[in-house]
Amino acid sequence: MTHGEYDGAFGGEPGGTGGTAGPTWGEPAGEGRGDPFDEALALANAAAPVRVRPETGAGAGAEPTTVRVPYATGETAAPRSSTPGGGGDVPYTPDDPFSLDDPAACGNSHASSSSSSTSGTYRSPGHSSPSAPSGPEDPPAPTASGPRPTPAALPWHIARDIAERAVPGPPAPETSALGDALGRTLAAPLTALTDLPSFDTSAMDGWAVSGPGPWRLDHPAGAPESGPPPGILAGHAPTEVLHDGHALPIATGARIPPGATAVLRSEHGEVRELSDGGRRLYAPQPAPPGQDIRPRGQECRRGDQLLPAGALVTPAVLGLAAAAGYDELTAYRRPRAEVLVLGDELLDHGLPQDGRIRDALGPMLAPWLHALGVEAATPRHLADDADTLYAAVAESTADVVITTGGTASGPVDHVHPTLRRLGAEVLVDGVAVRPGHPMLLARLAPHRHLVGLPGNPLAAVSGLVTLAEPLLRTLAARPPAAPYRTPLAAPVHGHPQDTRLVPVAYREDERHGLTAAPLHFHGPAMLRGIAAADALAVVPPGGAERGTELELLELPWSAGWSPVSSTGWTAPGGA
Ligand SMILES: Nc1nc2c(c(=O)[nH]1)N[C@H]1C(S)=C(S)[C@@H](COP(=O)(O)OP(=O)(O)OC[C@H]3O[C@@H](n4cnc5c(N)ncnc54)[C@H](O)[C@@H]3O)O[C@H]1N2
Ligand code: MOO
Repeated sequence: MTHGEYDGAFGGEPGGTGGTAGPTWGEPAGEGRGDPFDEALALANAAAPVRVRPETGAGAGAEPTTVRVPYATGETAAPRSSTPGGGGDVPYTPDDPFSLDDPAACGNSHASSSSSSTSGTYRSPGHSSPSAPSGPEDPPAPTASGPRPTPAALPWHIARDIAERAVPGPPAPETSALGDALGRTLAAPLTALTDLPSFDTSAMDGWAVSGPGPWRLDHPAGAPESGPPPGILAGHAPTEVLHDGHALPIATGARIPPGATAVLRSEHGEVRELSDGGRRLYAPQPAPPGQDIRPRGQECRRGDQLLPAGALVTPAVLGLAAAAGYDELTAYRRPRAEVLVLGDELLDHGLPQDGRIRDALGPMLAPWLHALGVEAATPRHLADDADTLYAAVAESTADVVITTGGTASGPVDHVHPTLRRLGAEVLVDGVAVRPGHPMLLARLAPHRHLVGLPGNPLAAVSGLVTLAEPLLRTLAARPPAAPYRTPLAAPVHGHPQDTRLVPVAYREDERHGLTAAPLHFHGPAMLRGIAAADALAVVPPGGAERGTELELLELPWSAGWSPVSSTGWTAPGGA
C-alpha cells in the first residue's frame, strides 16, 4: 500500500522550542549546584535562555530559522507517496514545514508565544511546597485564553529523569493476600518458608523400588487383598519401610516411602505372576539409586532467597510464592491514577459527526496504565470548563492525575491556568520531543502529581511514556526497563532540535538481524502506527540512518510486563 504520511513535526520555530526567549519563572538556572536533578529542574524554570540544539548531527551549527506556519490556512500539501510496506519516513525539507495530517498542531511550537510576562504563580522547586488545594471555590479561575509565558522545553532525557525523580520513592509497602500482589513490586526478598520439594517425591508414575531388581511387588498395608495394589498416591504419607528387593506402585508427586532407592517408570517394568500367588517386577535396565526421585530441597532449602526485593510479582512469582508456603506478600501498593479527559468535542460512542470526534484516549489510557501496574479508575470525561477541571483536580485523591488535552493555549485550554490556581509546582513545562511537546508535569502536593498529556492522541502517548511512566514506575518501585537498542530497518528523518518518538515494529533483516522498522501513520493525531507497533524508537535530533542502533521504548504488552486489571478503585466523583 502506498501512502504518504508525514508528520511534518519540525516546522515552526526551533528557536522557540529551544527556549531562546524564556521568561523568568521565579528562580535562576541552577548552574554550579552540582546536582543534575536540581539543574534539570532549574532548566524547567530557567530565567536564562536554554538551548537544546544538539552539538552534533544535522542540526549542529545551524542557526534557528523562523518558519511561519499558517495556523488556519487553506493551503494543504498534497499527500506524498512513500515507499510501500516497510518503513522509513519522508525526509525533512526545511522549506516545507507542513504536516500532511495537521500542520498547525506540530509545526508551531507551543513556545512560539512571545509574551515576556512572568508567571508569579508558578513555583520553582526552590520555593516551599504548595499546600494542598483547598477547594473549588477559591481562588477565582484565571482565564484560559491569551498568550502564555514561554517556558524552556526540556531535553527529552532530562524530562524523563525529572519525572522519575519527582518522588523520592514508593509509599510504604503493604501486606496483601497473595492474589492481590499481582503486578506489584516485592518490598522484601521472597524467602522460602519450606524446602522445595518438601519431601522426596516421585517424578514419575511407576514403582518405588528398593535395591536392584527384580523386586517382589508388595501389597501396601491396609489395601484390599483383591484387585491391583493401589500403591502410593500423591498426598499420601507412607510410613512403612520398603525393604531391599521389594517394590510398590507409586504415582507422580507421591512421597517416596522410607527405604526406596529409585522409581521405575511404568513403561519400563513388567509384572509377572508367581506360582506362589505373589507378583514380581522385572526391568530390562537397572534402576540406579535416585532415578526419577526429586530429592527434598532440590529446588530450595527453607530460608533460601528465591527472589530479591524489587522483583515484579508476575503470575509465575505468585505460583512460586504459593509453592514456597506464602499466603500473603509484602509489596508496594499500585500507584493510583485518575484520568481526566478534557474536550467538549469528544463523543464516547458512535461515529464522529458534526465536528465532534470519538474520545480515543479514555479507552486507551486506563488499560495502558494497568499494564504499567497502576490502578486506574475509569477515565472521567470533563467539560471544557475551568471550574470543573479545578474541582476535579483539587478533589482527586489519586497519586497521579493525568489530564488529556487542554495543554496548549487555546481559549478552552484550562490546564495551565488550573495549575496556577492550585499553586502547583510545575516541574516540566514542555519537552523537546515530537510529538507531544506541550506535555507537562506538576506537583500538586508533596505526594500528588499531575501529568498533562496533549490532546493529540499520539502526542498523548508520547507524554505517557515520557512523563507518566517514569513517575509511576518510581511510585510502584518498579525497575526501569533494561536499555534496549535495535538497528533501524530504514532511515528516519529527525527534527532539527528535538527528539522524535517514532512507532516501530520488529522485522527480521538479512543484514542486520532483528531490526526496528519505522511505521507510517505516525502523525500526532494518529494512532494507526502505534497500534501496529512493538516499540517507540527514540530518534535523536537530525535523524538516523538505516542500521543505526536506536534506543527503543518497548510497549508494555510487547515488553512482557504483566497486565493488571483495575481492582475496584473508584475515583471520587467517578462513574
Ligand atoms: N498556538 C498553538 N497551538 C497549538 C500548539 C502550539 O504550540 N501553539 N501546539 C499544538 C500541539 S503540538 C498540540 S499536541 C496540541 C495540544 O493541544 P491540547 O493539549 O491543548 O489539546 P486540545 O487542544 O484539547 O486537543 C488537541 C487535538 O487533539 C484532539 N483530542 C483531544 N482529546 C482527544 C481525545 N481524548 N481523543 C481524541 N482526540 C482528542 C482534539 O480534538 C484536537 O484535535 O495543541 C496544538 N496547538
Ligand atoms: O503536534 Mo503535538 O507535537 O502533537 O504534540
